[in-house]
Amino acid sequence: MSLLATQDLTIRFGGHVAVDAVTCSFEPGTLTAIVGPNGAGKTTYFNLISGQLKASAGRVSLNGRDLSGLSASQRTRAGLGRAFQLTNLFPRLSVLENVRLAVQASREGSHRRGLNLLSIWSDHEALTARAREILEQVALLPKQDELVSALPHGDQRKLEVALLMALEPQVFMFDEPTAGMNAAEAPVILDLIRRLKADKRKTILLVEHKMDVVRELADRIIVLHNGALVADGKPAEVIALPVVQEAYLGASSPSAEGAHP
Ligand SMILES: Nc1ncnc2c1ncn2[C@@H]1O[C@H](COP(=O)(O)OP(=O)(O)OP(=O)(O)O)[C@@H](O)[C@H]1O
Repeated sequence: MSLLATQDLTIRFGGHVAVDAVTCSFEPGTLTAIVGPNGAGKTTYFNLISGQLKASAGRVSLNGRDLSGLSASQRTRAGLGRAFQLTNLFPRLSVLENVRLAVQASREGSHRRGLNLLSIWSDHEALTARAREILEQVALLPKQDELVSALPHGDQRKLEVALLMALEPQVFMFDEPTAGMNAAEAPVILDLIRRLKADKRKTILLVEHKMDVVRELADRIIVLHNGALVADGKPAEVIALPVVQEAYLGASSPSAEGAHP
């Protein structure tokens, strides 16, 4: 049984079918890159999986459980990890405090041992230690005391990834994780994704426009085109397809022919 699967997943906006009956499954220990031209439906597919959008038809399942009726936060609790929108954060709290809250949320229950001051303090220490560990991995430890609202864009993106790590999901969903980052910042996030990949229990989905990143990180690539899944396979085979060449490398013959769903 696949960890995560979509079955005929579809969404229509008025007459426009943005995601068109996509059936696909994702296995643990695999990083799948989702590629396709602008407007192909990649982000919308992510939004349908994570519950930010409600499907017009089809279903999403995790460990065989149908998630269709669940909200985005219920899906997060079920194990689907999507980077937080920074608007969900507490801008007037520090970077460390935000990550600590996310660690605490993911360990809900274990820190509530009644009003025993000693256990409250030791839990607080453990949560802080874990939050610092995560911040170190995303190279944000030097900024742990800064207010989230004061962070530059690249650091905000790193913080999104830190919060995702804090939740310890089964499925990590990254939507252009290095977009807007400068040349010094992007490798930090890519290194982190490489390390996550080494954990064979994790399933990673990555929407990424940079083909060199996709080529290096992906075990498998799926291609969306006009909302439909038009190719699925090993990176070298999929990258050679005309639809991918056209979208990313500006080849002259736009065609999905020869692709194999
Ligand atoms: N809320 C919405 N209402 C109406 N149309 C939408 C909505 N969200 C997405 N769309 C449309 O659905 C299509 C797919 O958009 P989506 O953002 O998923 O594409 P994408 O592959 O992620 O593109 P990009 O690579 O440019 O980020 C587009 O035509 C877009 O305009």
